[in-house]
Order: sequence, then C-alpha cells, then structure tokens
Amino acid sequence: MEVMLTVEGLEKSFKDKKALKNISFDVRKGEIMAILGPNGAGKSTTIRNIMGIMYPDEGSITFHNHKGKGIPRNKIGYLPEERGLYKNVKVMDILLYLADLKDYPLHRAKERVLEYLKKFDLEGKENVSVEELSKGMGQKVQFIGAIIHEPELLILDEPFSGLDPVSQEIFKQEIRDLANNGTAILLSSHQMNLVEEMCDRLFMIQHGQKVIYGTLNDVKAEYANFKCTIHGDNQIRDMEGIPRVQRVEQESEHSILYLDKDVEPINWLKSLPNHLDVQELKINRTSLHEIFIDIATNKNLVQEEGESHA
Ligand SMILES: Nc1ncnc2c1ncn2[C@@H]1O[C@H](COP(=O)(O)OP(=O)(O)OP(=O)(O)O)[C@@H](O)[C@H]1O
Repeated sequence: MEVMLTVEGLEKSFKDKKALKNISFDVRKGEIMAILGPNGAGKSTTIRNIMGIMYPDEGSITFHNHKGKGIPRNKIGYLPEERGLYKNVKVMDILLYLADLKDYPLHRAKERVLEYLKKFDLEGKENVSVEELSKGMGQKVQFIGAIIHEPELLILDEPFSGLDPVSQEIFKQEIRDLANNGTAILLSSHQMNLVEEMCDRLFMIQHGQKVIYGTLNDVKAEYANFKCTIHGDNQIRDMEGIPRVQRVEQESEHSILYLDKDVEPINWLKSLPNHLDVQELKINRTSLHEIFIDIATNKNLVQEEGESHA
C-alpha cells in the first residue's frame, strides 16, 4: 500500500519535559491507522506536530514527497480534540468558509454539504446557526468540515467522544467508506472496541515512546493470549495447580483464567481437573481493551526506558 505520511524520529520537549521520544510510523493510502495510548502519552502532541500546529525539536514529517512546512495542508483533513466552531454563523456558511480555506471549489462544496447533512441526519440544518446545535450535532458539522475538501489524509483526534451510539455508527461507517475510497486515516481514540472493529494497524504510545506498532492481527497474535472463562461453583483454590495459567480473576461464580502465551486451547483443556464445576466454559483471546490496560498499568508488558515491543 502506498505510504502517504511518514513520521520519523520525532522528538518534542516542553521546557524540561520530554513529551515525544523517537516516534516513527507511517500511514498508508486506504488504511485506518490508530494511534493509542493512556492520557498524557503524547498522541495529541504527535498529531499537532503532523498538522504543523507546532514543530518537532528533532525528526521529520513527510507527506508524499513534501516535508515540514512545505506540506500542502489543503490535502489534509483534521478533526481536533478541541471541539468548537464559530457560534453565530450558519452551518452552510461555516462549512463553505472551511472549504474555501482549503481552496476547494465552492459549488462542489455546497453539494457535498447538503449530501453530508442528509447522511448525518441533519437535513435542513444548513441555515441554522451553529450555536443552536446540540453538542453531538456540532461535532457532526465539525466532522463534515474536516472532510469537505476531500482530503487524501484525514486525522481524527477522538472522533467518537461525546457521540450517542447511533451517531457513533454513522461516524464509523463514514470513516470506513472514506478508507475504502482511498483516504489514509490516522485516528486517535480511547474506545478500544471501536478501534478493534475498525483499524488495520495501530501504534501504541506510552510516556512519549512507542510500545506497540503493527497490524491489528499481528498485535493480537503477539499480545492477546487466550483466556478461559468458567461459570460454576468454584473457589480460587480450585484453580491452583492448573498449568500455564498466568493469573486468575474470581468473581462470585465466574473464574477467568488468563493463559500463557502460545497455549494451545485444545491441549490445555485436557489439563483441567475433574473436580471443577463447569456449567459454562468459554475460551477466547483477550481484547485490545485488555491489552491496552495491561500495557498502561504495566501488568505484563512492563518495559525498561528506551526498550520497545514491536
Ligand atoms: N503545550 C504544552 N505545554 C506543556 N506541556 C504539554 C503541552 N502539550 C502537551 N504537554 C504535555 O505533553 C504530554 C503529552 O500530552 P498529549 O496531550 O500529547 O497527550 P495525549 O496522549 O493526547 O493525552 P490525552 O489522551 O489525555 O488527550 C503530557 O505530559 C502533557 O502534559
């Protein structure tokens, strides 16, 4: 897949605090790439450097063959983490203004605004003032503003925050459609279930450093061990001695056994003791949500400073 954006060796400090340390990744045409990490990890700082809102101390950002200040920003769409549009302006006017800033033809922009308002369940709102919109509606308008000029690269900082489930679905579908039509998408989100459903590759950052970088499938194969959930009248002591168990979580009649890496479920099941009460049993891989928590709380994947996973 054609590489659209390359971030290489990014370093950024605020006074004496190092916010980014040697951050490198790329974003390719037609893919959804997620940038993940706990609060304060450095996601927005990375995005702001890509957008030229601030410049890195070291390293480079390349979009196609353009570097740094030479990057044609009108080929990029950006939904910032901070929401907000001019309040006393009509929806159509603000969106045409944003299209004009990107040198996009206004007659085409007008058609697209009407098309998107309909798609986002805002039909007829083009002459409504932005201040009259609800928070979620305003977010939809801001999203339209980020894509109105048909950007080749779309950067979405927390696009789902504050949206109801129906609106989340609309955003999800639109983001997928854009990627299918060739837009390169860099998406930051804390909603791991959505990331797991949508993204092709992911870059996880902690304390300004890379901890994971790879395809969702590779990351799951590498980090998502199997877990076995048993529903039955068992105590935690009943689980003692079962081989290849990293830890057990016991909650009333539910036991969750987190298994070692590379356990083969079929063979492992044969090692369960006869005395266990099994009303229901399920084996599945841990979710991206659990991998994220493990990393963010340094449970299993604690790394020395400067060391990285992928
Ligand atoms: N303008 C700034 N001045 C000083 N420090 C900053 C500035 N912007 C970010 N930081 C610091 O840089 C680090 C990374 O912040 P950043 O906003 O990139 O994190 P984030 O991963 O986007 O977090 P969140 O999920 O909470 O939005 C934090 O320690 C933050 O306090």
